[in-house]
Amino acid sequence: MSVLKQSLLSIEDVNTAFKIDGKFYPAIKNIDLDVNRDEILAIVGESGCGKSTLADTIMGLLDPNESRTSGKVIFDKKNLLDMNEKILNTYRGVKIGMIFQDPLSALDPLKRIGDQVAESLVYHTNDSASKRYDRVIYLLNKVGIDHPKLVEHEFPHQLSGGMRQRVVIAMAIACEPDLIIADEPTTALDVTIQAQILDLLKSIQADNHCGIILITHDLGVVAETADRVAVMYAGQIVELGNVEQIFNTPKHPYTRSLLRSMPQNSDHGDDLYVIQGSVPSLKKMPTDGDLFAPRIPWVSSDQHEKHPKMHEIDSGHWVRCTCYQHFQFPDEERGSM
Ligand SMILES: Nc1ncnc2c1ncn2[C@@H]1O[C@H](COP(=O)(O)OP(=O)(O)OP(=O)(O)O)[C@@H](O)[C@H]1O
Repeated sequence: MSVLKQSLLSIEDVNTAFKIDGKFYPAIKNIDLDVNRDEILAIVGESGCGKSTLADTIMGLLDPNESRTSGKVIFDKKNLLDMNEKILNTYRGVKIGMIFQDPLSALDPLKRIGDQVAESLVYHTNDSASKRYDRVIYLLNKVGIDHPKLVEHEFPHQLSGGMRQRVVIAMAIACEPDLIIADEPTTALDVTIQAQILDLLKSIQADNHCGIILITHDLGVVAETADRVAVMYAGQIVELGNVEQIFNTPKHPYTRSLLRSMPQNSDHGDDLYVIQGSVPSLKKMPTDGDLFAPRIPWVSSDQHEKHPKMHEIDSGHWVRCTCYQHFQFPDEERGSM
């Protein structure tokens, strides 16, 4: 059965630049992206590609003295980028929940867990104290915390990292947001706990029919969790598609390089593929052309578009630059793959 996806959030031509030594340098460029209800959209790319900048731009978390943003982020038919702090606060933590990488920094070490989970309910609902308490216990239960009545009385340092992240998730979903932005939610956790937290996010998404933006540098996490994937490189989206398109028929050389450098994809005994070079710093970022070209120097410059655009090559599958049409890894050319 095909389900018509309903757009929750539309990011339209969004650019953000940071002030460094008195000058502004673009960190994300011309981002166009829709996030739908009932989906997990992963944003993936190496460190420094602009994933967190995009999340922070959506949520209005950047210091306006140190950054400059243009474009539109439409949510509930309103542009979040036009809102002042006061109005934005009626969205943050209410209609849009946030989960960050480090649960310790998201939690107040001096406040009991129950009070922290109840905080957004105090601000954003008229619930009585006893109703709030019931809701806190329900939420802790929902995120898989055993003995919630004991845990709500504890402090963050008394919990394991995995439990703390569950608490942060309980806080994020307290007001039943339509959208959750999770920035590297499992990076600080060990592998077994990572899988449990990803399962939890998936079940929350399915139960609450919300949309989730999942930011990660880990393609394994994407494969496990996402419905759609936006691959970011040097502040741009270079490929967008559903999880099958990205994993089964990846096109952009950057996506293919990321996939090839996954440990799971290295042949037994082979060295792991390493992408040459690194993501340029903002000050050293080229202003035009295919920004990934310097890291695939064997591809001649005439194979790249001068001003690379996104091309829809299959329904919902977009790729930047036409260089993908000719791209091969050097060992593929030799026919040894
Ligand atoms: N406040 C800031 N001032 C100046 N430059 C910044 C600021 N925040 C981020 N940057 C730069 O913007 C670029 C994108 O950074 P961002 O943190 O968004 O990338 P990321 O893909 O989320 O990486 P990571 O996974 O390491 O968080 C980087 O070059 C980074 O150094």
